[in-house]
Amino acid sequence: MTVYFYGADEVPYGCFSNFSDHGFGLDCVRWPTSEHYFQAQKFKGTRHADLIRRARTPLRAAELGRDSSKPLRRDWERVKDDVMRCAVAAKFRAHADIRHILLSTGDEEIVEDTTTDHYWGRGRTGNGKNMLGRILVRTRHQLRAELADTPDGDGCCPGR
Ligand SMILES: Nc1c(N[C@@H]2O[C@H](COP(=O)(O)O)[C@@H](O)[C@H]2O)[nH]c(=O)[nH]c1=O
Repeated sequence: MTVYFYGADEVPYGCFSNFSDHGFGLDCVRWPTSEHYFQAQKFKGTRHADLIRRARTPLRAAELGRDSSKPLRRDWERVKDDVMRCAVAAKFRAHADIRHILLSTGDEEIVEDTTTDHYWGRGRTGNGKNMLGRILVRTRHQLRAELADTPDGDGCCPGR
């Protein structure tokens, strides 16, 4: 059965949300959530990125990341999927409990159940791209390969 998630506090799959309270280290610094990492990468290397990293909540990080008065890095559209892959992989590598939840979904499809996001989620029509769900599926595959110690995980984060 397809696994749906959205709210970060939902049990058990809220941990699939980028707003879930699971920090990790990446690029030599600590990130409170994958949302903080994702939003900050839009402005990588700037003071605004640092402000996002230090935002008190993931919602605040998202608000700062969507501030249209700040210029996005020029390659954002090209790299944003890879940035999300890195964030999600780092989060699930850092926390055994949620890694277990992700692996426990077997081979099921995973869908971010939001009507407002047609790119990262299923969107209003239900036919959205569901990129976050697809990245979670790919991460699950990668983590399984790593646990089996096979050279199938892609490990690197191009475009960062
Ligand atoms: N879960 C969740 C959101 N969704 C998240 O927003 C991110 C995409 O940001 P952007 O590319 O800037 O639109 C991505 O992590 C997606 O999962 N947005 C919210 O305002 N509230 C929320 O509870």
